Amino acid sequence: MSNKQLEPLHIVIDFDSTFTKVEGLDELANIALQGNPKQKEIVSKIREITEKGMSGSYSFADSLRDRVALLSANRGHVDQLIAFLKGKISDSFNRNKEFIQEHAEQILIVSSGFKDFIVPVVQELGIPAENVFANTFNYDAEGNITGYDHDNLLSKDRGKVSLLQSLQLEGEVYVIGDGYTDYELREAGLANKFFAFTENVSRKVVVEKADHVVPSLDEFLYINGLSRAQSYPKSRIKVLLLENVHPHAVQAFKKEGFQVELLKGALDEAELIEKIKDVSILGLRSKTNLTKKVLEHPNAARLMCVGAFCIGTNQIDLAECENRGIAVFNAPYSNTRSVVELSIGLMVMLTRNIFEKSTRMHAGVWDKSATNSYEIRGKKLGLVGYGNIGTQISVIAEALGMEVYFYDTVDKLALGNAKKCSSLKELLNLADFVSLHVDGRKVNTNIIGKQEFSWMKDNVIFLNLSRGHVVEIPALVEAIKSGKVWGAAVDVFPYEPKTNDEEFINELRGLPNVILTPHIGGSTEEAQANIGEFVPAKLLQFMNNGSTYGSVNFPELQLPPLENAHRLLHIHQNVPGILAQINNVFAKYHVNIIGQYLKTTEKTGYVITDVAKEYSEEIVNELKLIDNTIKFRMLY
Ligand SMILES: NC(=O)c1ccc[n+]([C@@H]2O[C@H](COP(=O)([O-])OP(=O)(O)OC[C@H]3O[C@@H](n4cnc5c(N)ncnc54)[C@H](O)[C@@H]3O)[C@@H](O)[C@H]2O)c1
Ligand SMILES: O=C(O)[C@H](O)COP(=O)(O)O
Repeated sequence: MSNKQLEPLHIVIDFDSTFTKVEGLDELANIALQGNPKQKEIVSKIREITEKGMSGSYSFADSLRDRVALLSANRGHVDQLIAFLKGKISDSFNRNKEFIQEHAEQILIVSSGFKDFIVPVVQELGIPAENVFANTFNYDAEGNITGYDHDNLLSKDRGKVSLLQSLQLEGEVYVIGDGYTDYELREAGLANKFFAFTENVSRKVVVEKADHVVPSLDEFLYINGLSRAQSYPKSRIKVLLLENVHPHAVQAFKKEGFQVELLKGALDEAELIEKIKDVSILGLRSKTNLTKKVLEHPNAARLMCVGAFCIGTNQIDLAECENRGIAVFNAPYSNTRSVVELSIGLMVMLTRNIFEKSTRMHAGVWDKSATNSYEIRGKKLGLVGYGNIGTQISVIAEALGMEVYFYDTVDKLALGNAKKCSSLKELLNLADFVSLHVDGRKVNTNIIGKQEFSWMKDNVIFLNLSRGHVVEIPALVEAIKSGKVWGAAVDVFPYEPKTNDEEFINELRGLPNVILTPHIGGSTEEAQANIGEFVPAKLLQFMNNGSTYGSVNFPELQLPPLENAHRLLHIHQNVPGILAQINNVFAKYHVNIIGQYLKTTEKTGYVITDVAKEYSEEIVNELKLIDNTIKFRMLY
């Protein structure tokens, strides 16, 4: 794909907080003052002066003089700083190393920092020393920094302006920086455009003056049609995370440069329609319903993938997502263990009537008695649903001495000595404990109702940690009141409050020997941290590489990394002839195909083609125009 030529363009780039993520002088002080009891105080003083200088509220020359006076650094500290800064090059600069190396001659680093540490750092990305314009330290014979060269233009107020005037650059000049002194080049008429770089810091006074605000170098390259590492800047891609997903998830997306918004609670349909505008990646948990109405709303047009930060995906209209080329991922195992532990714990609590005993103790009642308290050992556990959770409970319950029976609609291998039942009725007839672990599909609505309770043994202990709609609540209430169910633990409800501020209203409230928990089966620090890593990894793989491995609604493809090629991803309705049409386009334009992958479901086809980087833009338009195309995107 052709890119705008850079020929008449000079790109002037600031160093501190732009080329690198940090301010060099602040970090030098940090290193030099290690072990000094006043380290914190002096470093924060230096940072304060840096900030004042950068935002234009303090004379730059004075700020430099004050900071260097506070430093107490030597050559050894500068060497340590260089090593540190090499690891602090801004992510988008590292990402676009190829561009920087290729155009190094046209890139000038203009900084009020010091060549002593800037040159070795920018050389990492191929920028030659002679393209670095910055101050230089003076050292004494022992290598201690004693000051700096006061004749250097860059040590003075409006130093960058004087320096650029002296360079007399020909052609267009674009300045990228985070500070007011960078903007001054534009103000002085020495630059055609000023790009406020906000990847590391964003200063209102600088941003307000900019021709463009660029949250990354990718954005600068994109705006100017230059070759870059990302086909579309991630800073333009919105991620909306709901229901207080773990901070790991937020970090994972931020680290990649996406725009991330995190909301604490769930959203109802109308709120989601509002918030989903321009969102490409959506993360939710069990309480936000992603319905057809939301998906077909124009606000959802940009949605590319959805992460269920939980096991269940019944809250998402998976079929409609597939129709629209939206891949959905979940975390099928990350909280399994947490649910298993809670289920076992609840069984023990219920057979010993602990909840009521504890409540009465808090009211001052001492009721020491063995009446109606039992061990779980030797009792029959009936598991409805023998999937990931059911099977783990089976193993642990056996280890505790229970006799395990299960019923599953799918033929499942019994673990240990567990016994398979051929009908739900058979299971319910024999179990002392009934625990539900079925999935939350609509077909499982009210699978436990009046009749099913009548099949259960008297004094049964009943647990539901699967999904609320699986049990008919009035039937459960009646079974508890009649004494059929002697104890119950319920973690999931047909309607659950959207946030912790909403009251929980349910007929189960106030019943004896009933433990109610607010859908926390999977809510442990461990599980949430696991999910916070697992689901973003899946979503990022899809976004960065096109892989759909682990998707719950999409043709599953695990793709090789993209190397020295462009990847064209075509999602279409699975009708005959699409692959042929795609390849006809490639043949027509003599495109060299490096790799091609295809996977279909009954409804959807997913074709990925890796091609050599040079091709005409018309190909993209033709691929998009093929009939039955659902979505098309490209990755570099
Ligand atoms: N309370 C929580 O916080 C929490 C946490 C995690 C999972 N869950 C829920 O727990 C449930 C089980 O999770 P999992 O990971 O074990 O799921 P899974 O898909 O691995 O297992 C579900 C099993 O139920 C079986 N099944 C489905 N319908 C059935 C029916 N009508 N009768 C008998 N068997 C049936 C399936 O064949 C499957 O083997 C899901 O509903 C999930 O959403 C709740
Ligand atoms: O499906 C799940 O994993 C559980 O129901 C947990 O859902 P949550 O993340 O909303 O707590």
